[in-house]
Amino acid sequence: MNLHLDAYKTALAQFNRAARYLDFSDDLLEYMRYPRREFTVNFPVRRDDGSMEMFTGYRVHHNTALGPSKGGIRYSTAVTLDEVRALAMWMTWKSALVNIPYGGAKGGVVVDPRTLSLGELERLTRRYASELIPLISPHSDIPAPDMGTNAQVMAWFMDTYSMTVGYSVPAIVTGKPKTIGGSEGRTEATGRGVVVTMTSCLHHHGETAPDRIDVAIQGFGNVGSNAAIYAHECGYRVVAVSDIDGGIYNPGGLDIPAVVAFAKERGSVIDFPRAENITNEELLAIPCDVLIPAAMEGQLHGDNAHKVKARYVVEGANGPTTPEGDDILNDRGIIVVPDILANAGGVIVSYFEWVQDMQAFFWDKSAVLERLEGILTAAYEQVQHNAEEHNIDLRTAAQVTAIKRVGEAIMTRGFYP
Ligand SMILES: NC(=O)C1=CN([C@@H]2O[C@H](COP(=O)(O)OP(=O)(O)OC[C@H]3O[C@@H](n4cnc5c(N)ncnc54)[C@H](OP(=O)(O)O)[C@@H]3O)[C@@H](O)[C@H]2O)C=CC1
Ligand SMILES: O=C(O)CCC(=O)C(=O)O
Repeated sequence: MNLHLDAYKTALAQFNRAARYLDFSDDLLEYMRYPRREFTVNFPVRRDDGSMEMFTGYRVHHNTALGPSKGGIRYSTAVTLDEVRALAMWMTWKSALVNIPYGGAKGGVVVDPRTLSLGELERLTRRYASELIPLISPHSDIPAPDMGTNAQVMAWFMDTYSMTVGYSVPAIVTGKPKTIGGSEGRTEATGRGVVVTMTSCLHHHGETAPDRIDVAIQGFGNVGSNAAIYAHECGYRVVAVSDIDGGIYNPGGLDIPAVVAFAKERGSVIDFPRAENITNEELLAIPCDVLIPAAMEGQLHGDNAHKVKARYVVEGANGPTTPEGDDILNDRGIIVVPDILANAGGVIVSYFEWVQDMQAFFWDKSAVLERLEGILTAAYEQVQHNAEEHNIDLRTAAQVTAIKRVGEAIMTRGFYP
């Protein structure tokens, strides 16, 4: 299975499912299936040993009817144009769903960042940023971190853009360090938002005692580790977590602050004391109440969705469930809280960061977190209401809501011929 070619197929299949519930013309629907712009760059980077290596990067704008395009930048050897297309399309729906004035974009470079020294990572980032200059600005396209990138990468990005235009432009990226215009709460926003939407969903089903809920999380990067930390703080029992090398399981609950410290020191959660080592495939099938896939696309599919024991799947990653996986989970009565809702906390706080940068007026952390929770809780309730009204699953309900907003904006602006 080619997960990355499949990511775009997954995005289109989800769109086609939602389209059945929309009263839009075939022409308008066809327009929304396509990315607006696709940009490919090939650029050289000097390695520490003096040699030169060529790298390929992408930036795709899916739709900009609601505002400037917004979306993260991924560094991974698995990056392809098709994957970036899918991720950009999901960004369009995500921002529309939570009512923030953005279109959708995504970028990526084909590289394993773990194979680069800090200096090489900086040179690669600065060169990629400068190659994107024709496409980005605080008014047209605003990058942010995604898999394999972080606040430091965003700082180099912001500095490269600022040096090019000749003055500081903090609003060119979000997810920056706070010392240069980053927002309170952005680092933990996505993981925290996953737990907020999980809680909304559990409460909707009358499950209000966190200590009776066992949670398993695939991926222990920005999203997975922050989801684990906040779930633990809220009193949920996190029984399993994993990274690329595999996972750990303790049915009595993991001491998450200790796992975070262990992973920081050792570079992996594997071999954490007081837990059993498991594989990523075993983690997806672990006995638990909530499964949070927070690593990458295509993890729950036609060959393993029947093994899931969780009663809820809350998607921290983008596109972790294929349409075949969705069908199996839906048939089995497993509730899936979709990515464009569950992981929208990141782009919501990115929006707050951009607003703060544009106004040069900064908010305290409690204001950020309160507004984040307010938006996510309202979005969950709206999606749940639409799902019940039309007797459809939460993913289709979320996509219908989002696509409707984008389609209406396209029609209202009148640039649809
Ligand atoms: N960062 C953000 O704000 C947002 C991210 N997302 C999505 O969340 C997901 C994770 O992103 P993020 O946390 O930022 O990325 P990170 O790079 O910070 O972390 C990714 C995590 O997934 C693990 N991983 C990578 N590949 C695999 C694999 N094949 N199987 C199991 N685990 C794997 C990594 O392991 P290791 O540490 O060993 O490399 C790491 O623990 C992505 O789908 C991203 O698009 C969605 C919304 C916002
Ligand atoms: O914070 C952002 O602007 C985008 C985050 C992102 O890439 C995502 O939600 O998938």
